[in-house]
Amino acid sequence: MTPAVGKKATGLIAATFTPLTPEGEINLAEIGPYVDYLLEQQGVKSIFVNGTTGEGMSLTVEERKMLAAEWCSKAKNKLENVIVHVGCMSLKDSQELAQHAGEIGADGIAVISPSFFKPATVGALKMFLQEVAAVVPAVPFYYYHIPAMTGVHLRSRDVLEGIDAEIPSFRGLKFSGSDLMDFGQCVSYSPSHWSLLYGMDEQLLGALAMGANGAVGRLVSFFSFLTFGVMLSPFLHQQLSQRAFTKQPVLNPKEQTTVVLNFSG
Ligand SMILES: CC(=O)N[C@@H]([C@@H](O)[C@H](O)[C@H](O)CO)[C@@H](O)CC(=O)C(=O)O
Repeated sequence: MTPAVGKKATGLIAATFTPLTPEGEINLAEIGPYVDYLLEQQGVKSIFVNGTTGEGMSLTVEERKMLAAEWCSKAKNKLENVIVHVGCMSLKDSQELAQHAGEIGADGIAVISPSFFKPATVGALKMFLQEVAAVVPAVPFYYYHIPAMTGVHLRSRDVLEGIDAEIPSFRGLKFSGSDLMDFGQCVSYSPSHWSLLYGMDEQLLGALAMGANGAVGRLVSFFSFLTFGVMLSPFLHQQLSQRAFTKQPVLNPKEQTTVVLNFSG
């Protein structure tokens, strides 16, 4: 069973922090108020948990499960999308977290590339992603590209090539890289039911112009209405000239680019 097409993650998505007690333990009591704060004071309806901002990679598998369960429970009937990051160095840990995310009703899972033993090829990376996704085929799956943290600089456009056949639950990309040419080529390649989410707040405007469907970021928790909302609104509500957007893809075929042709600048 593959996930239903339709519940597309768009707009503002807060990459949540992980509340801790002064002793360094997970502080689950803060999560309910955090959800209400995002909804009521920031107008945020979707969250991305246990990612970079949430320091998921520094938490134990058990801590990540506790957090994911609490976020899902407190967000139920309030938020539209809870995407749980389940990437780990260990495939088995990622699969365990993916399984758990499915059990607690997460709206999606996201996975980064392993980063100590790095995949040398797109094929190797996709094999890892595929094995995690296969555990929960009914849960929407997102690839999380964050090369500055993983050190894995494989182009996302290459990762997307044919991925819907390999991962039928594939529903999009969380792109936290600075290469807007790669991002634009991903947008051009993607079917309309995928979400192209951009994660570097510093160049969000560029990504929106390239066709991003939403912003996932740490700063979404603080600046939603007055900053992110104002930026996203004209793009997502089609208040800009749509004609311009039909033209950039014409210039995007990856076979034509200087990167592929090996021109140096
Ligand atoms: C490395 C990092 O933390 N990047 C942030 C950005 O929102 C980042 O904080 C922002 O661009 C300011 O530098 C997000 O991409 C992270 C994110 O979405 C996550 O927590 O998974």
